Amino acid sequence: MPNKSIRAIGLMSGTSLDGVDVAWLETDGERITHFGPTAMLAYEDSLRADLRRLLDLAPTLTPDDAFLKDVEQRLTYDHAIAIALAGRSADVIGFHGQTILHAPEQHRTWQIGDAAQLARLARIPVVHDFRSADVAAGGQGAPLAPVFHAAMARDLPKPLLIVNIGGVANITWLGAEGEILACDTGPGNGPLDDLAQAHLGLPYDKDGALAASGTVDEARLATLLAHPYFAKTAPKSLDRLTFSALIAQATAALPPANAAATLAAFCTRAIAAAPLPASPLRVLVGGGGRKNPVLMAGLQAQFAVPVQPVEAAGWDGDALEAQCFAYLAVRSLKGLPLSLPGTTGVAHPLTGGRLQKVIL
Ligand SMILES: Nc1ncnc2c1ncn2[C@@H]1O[C@H](COP(=O)(O)OP(=O)(O)OP(=O)(O)O)[C@@H](O)[C@H]1O
Ligand SMILES: CC(=O)N[C@H]1[C@@H]2OC[C@@H](O2)[C@@H](O)[C@@H]1O[C@H](C)C(=O)O
Repeated sequence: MPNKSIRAIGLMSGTSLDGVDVAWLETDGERITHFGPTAMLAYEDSLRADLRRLLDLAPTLTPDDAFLKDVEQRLTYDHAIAIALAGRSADVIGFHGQTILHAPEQHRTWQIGDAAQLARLARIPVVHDFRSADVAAGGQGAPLAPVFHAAMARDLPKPLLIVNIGGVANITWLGAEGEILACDTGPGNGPLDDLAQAHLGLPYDKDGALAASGTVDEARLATLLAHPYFAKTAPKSLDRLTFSALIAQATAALPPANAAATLAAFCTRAIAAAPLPASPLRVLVGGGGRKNPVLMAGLQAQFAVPVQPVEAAGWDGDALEAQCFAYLAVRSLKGLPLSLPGTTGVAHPLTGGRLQKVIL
C-alpha cells in the first residue's frame, strides 16, 4: 500500500528545552495531504532545569541511572499530555524524545523518552529512535528535517534555503534539480538562552531586547568563528554543548548586553558561513529564533535575497519540527529514507526509526 494515507502525530522536544511541540498531519510518506491541530506544552521550570543538568551529565551516565529514569518518565508524561492537548487521534506517533548527547564521531546519539510507556498512555503505536540507524551507518544522525523540508517546499521556486533557529541552528538547501544539502550551522538560541537565564533569570532574551542593547565584540566573535567546526564541509552536526567552553571563555569578560549581541552575531554569521552550491532565491526561517528581531536582522544583513519567517510560505514555524517527526514516522513505517548522503553524510539513502507497538 505505498500510497495509503496515514494519520500521524509528531512530537519534538528540541535542544532549547522549552517544552514539547505536537502536530498532526496526514501523509502517504511522500506528499502531505492534510495538516491538523498543533500545540505546545511548556515544561515546568523544574523539568527544564533537570533536562539542562542531564545535558552536562550525559557523557558519564548509564541508561539505568535513577535520575535519568526519573526525568525520562516526567518527560514522557508531558508528551502524553501534549498529545491530549492536540485533541485528535492518529494511526501512529512520531516520538523524537529529548537529545541529551550527540557524538556521531563516536557513533553515539542519545534521545531519552520511554516509547513503550507513551504507546501505552496514548494507545497508539509509536515510532522512535529516529537517529540511531543513521549514526550506526556512519552518518551524522542529524539534521533529519531536510527530507521533510523538501516535501514542504515541493512547489516552491528553487534554489531555496530553509533555516531552523532552535537551540542549535541548521539549514536545508534545496536545488532546482532536486538536490538536497544540509547541516547544522552552529549555535542557535541555546547560548543566548543560557545567558538570559544567568543574567536575567529568564528562559530567553525576549524579542532580543538584551542583545539589541549591546554591541558586537568583533574580536571575540572572530575567536568563536575560528572554531574548527566551521572549516569542516557539510554534512556535519552538533551537540547542544559543542561550543559551551569556548563561548564561556570568549564572553566571560563582556557586559551581558555585549555578550548577547556577540552571541546573536555568532549564530547568524555561522549560518551565513555555511557554503552553499548556489545562492538561494530566498531564505525561509523557522524555529523560535525567527521571533528574535536581532537574529532576523543579523541574518538579513548576511544575504542579498529576502530573509523571511516560514509563515511567508504559509508554513507554521512553531509546529514545523513536530510536523517533521509525524512525517518521518510514516516514512519509517513505509521503509522510506529518512536521511540521504547530502543530509547526514550517510553512504546511501537510509530509513530509520523503531516501531513500538501498544502493550497494555
Ligand atoms: N519572542 C522571542 N524572542 C526571542 N527569542 C525567542 C522568542 N520566542 C522564542 N524564542 C527563542 O526560541 C527558542 C525556542 O525555539 P525552538 O522551539 O525552535 O527550539 P527547539 O525546537 O527546542 O530547538 P531545536 O530546533 O534546536 O531542536 C527559545 O528558547 C528562545 O530562545
Ligand atoms: C541531535 C539532535 O537532536 N539534533 C537536533 C538539534 O536541533 C536542531 C539541530 O540540532 C538539528 O540537527 C536537530 O534537530 C532537527 C529537528 C533535525 O534533526 O533536523
